[in-house]
Amino acid sequence: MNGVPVSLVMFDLDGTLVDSVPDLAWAADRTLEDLGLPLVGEDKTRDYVGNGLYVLVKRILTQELDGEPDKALYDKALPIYWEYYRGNVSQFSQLYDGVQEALDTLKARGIKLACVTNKAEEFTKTLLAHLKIDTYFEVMVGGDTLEKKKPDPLPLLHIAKTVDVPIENCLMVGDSRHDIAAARAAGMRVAAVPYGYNHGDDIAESNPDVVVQSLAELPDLLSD
Ligand SMILES: O=C(O)COP(=O)(O)O
Ligand SMILES: [Mg+2]
Repeated sequence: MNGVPVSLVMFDLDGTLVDSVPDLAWAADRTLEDLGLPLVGEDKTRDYVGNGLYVLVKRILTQELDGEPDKALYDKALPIYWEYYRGNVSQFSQLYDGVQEALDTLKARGIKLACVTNKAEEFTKTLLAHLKIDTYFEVMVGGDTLEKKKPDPLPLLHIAKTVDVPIENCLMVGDSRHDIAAARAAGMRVAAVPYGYNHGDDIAESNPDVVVQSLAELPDLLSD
């Protein structure tokens, strides 16, 4: 990629490493059921993921991307959602094909790996541990770890500084326009996967440096 060697890869989590929507949608439907509201299901939830849990709860309550629910309803729903998801972060969630081999190959090559997600830190830690990939990452930054989350560049800049790798040697890998925007704002190269969650839009429209069909393609791309 562009000739400059990559020594740190930052991976987005939901929709890039892990298909987490079945659990997010399950928690959403249990919450809506408790509140006597219409269920949302996996297809709609898939389009709503990307801006962290607080925004997700607003979207599932209103079933709109820019929806703003009644404050009392939101305040009631948030802790209910939180508890359902806390107990069921990885009952259905799975690594996408190619993820395990990409992580193994990159790690064996001595490339440093990090995880940068808008998912709350508590759930991220549980999910990574349950899927047995937590030990691959030097650093993990969740949606509530710092003052700002993606599309702000802060989490990416924080990781590069913590691992002590210049921005030009970093690569962001994600599934959503928020990953691309964060990488661009950080001055970083970015690879995208087309199979994740991008509010229903084609990720190529956000102009990543490259789109890979599977993360299994990534190691070869970095050795070019
Ligand atoms: O939790 C979200 O909304 C999205 O999480 P991600 O940043 O790992 O895709
Ligand atoms: Mg994602």
